[in-house]
Amino acid sequence: MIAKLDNIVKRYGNHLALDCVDIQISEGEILGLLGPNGAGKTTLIHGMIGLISVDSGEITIFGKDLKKHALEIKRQIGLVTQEVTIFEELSAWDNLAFFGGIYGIRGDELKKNIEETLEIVGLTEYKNKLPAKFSGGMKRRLNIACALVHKPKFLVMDEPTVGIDAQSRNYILETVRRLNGEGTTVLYTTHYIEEVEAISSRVAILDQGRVIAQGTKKELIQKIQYEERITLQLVESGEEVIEEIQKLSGVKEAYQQGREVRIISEVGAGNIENILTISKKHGGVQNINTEQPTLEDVFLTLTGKQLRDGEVE
Ligand SMILES: Nc1ncnc2c1ncn2[C@@H]1O[C@H](COP(=O)(O)OP(=O)(O)OP(=O)(O)O)[C@@H](O)[C@H]1O
Repeated sequence: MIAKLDNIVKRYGNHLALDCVDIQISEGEILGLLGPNGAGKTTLIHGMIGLISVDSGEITIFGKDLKKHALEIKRQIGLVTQEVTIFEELSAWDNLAFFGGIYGIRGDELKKNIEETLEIVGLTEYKNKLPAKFSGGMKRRLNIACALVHKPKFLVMDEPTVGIDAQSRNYILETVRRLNGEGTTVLYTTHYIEEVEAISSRVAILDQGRVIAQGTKKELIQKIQYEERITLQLVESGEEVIEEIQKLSGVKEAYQQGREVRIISEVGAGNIENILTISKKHGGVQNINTEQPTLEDVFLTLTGKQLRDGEVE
């Protein structure tokens, strides 16, 4: 286990920013922490790595109590901050030398780490350039590099793609995947559902300071999947088929829409096979489709709100 948070509570005055949060992160995974603006993601991250104190609860990182082993733990963590925290007046190389130096890395080891890190984020050819001239995406990549130069085994990323173009975003996601493939455990916070879908091995959904669900994408979907939506295209007219389908146990609705028959059925009722059997009796099926819920549906079902680009509707 890389990180284990038990019952974490954090208040800012009267505002309950973290409300009894339990989170586990296993070695080798990418945990996607998904939540809208103000959900408490940054507070959770900063509490987890000891940048702010929490009011109560237990935080164990690398199997050790954070309070007792803070320095030793922090040495092995990389934090990619939400705000870009690079020095614009220092070259990319000097930025990395500065951050590597903070972790006590010197000499040949520092040089080797800087070279490898520049390569990982695709900035080798810009190593002597000042970030003031960089695009937003390049600054974000250098910001990530600063958190990687000491080779942390646990990388914590706080919304690392905010405000950048799609190409840079993809590059960053690809970099996270690659680092994870090489053994780095990652906590990736975002309010973009598609990012979580793209890279996470597990997802935790945070809303108003509470973890409302945690698991693999499949597990989260199973939590909300009480019904399945089936769409049929029949060879012949659908009236008799619909009448028979409506009589099947577990079918909630069956109706014609345009050239399609739409069916809503309870999960586990085994109705796909029954529907195919009925359709075959009446001329056969051209096409059958079942719709799977998405993480967006999970968020909507669990919070009653839609999450789009960080805005809650
Ligand atoms: N230092 C602070 N003092 C008072 N309130 C704070 C402080 N930091 C955060 N908050 C409040 O706590 C809540 C959680 O904030 P936090 O920044 O952790 O959320 P977030 O999910 O990271 O949001 P965002 O995506 O906007 O960064 C918000 O309501 C915020 O206004």
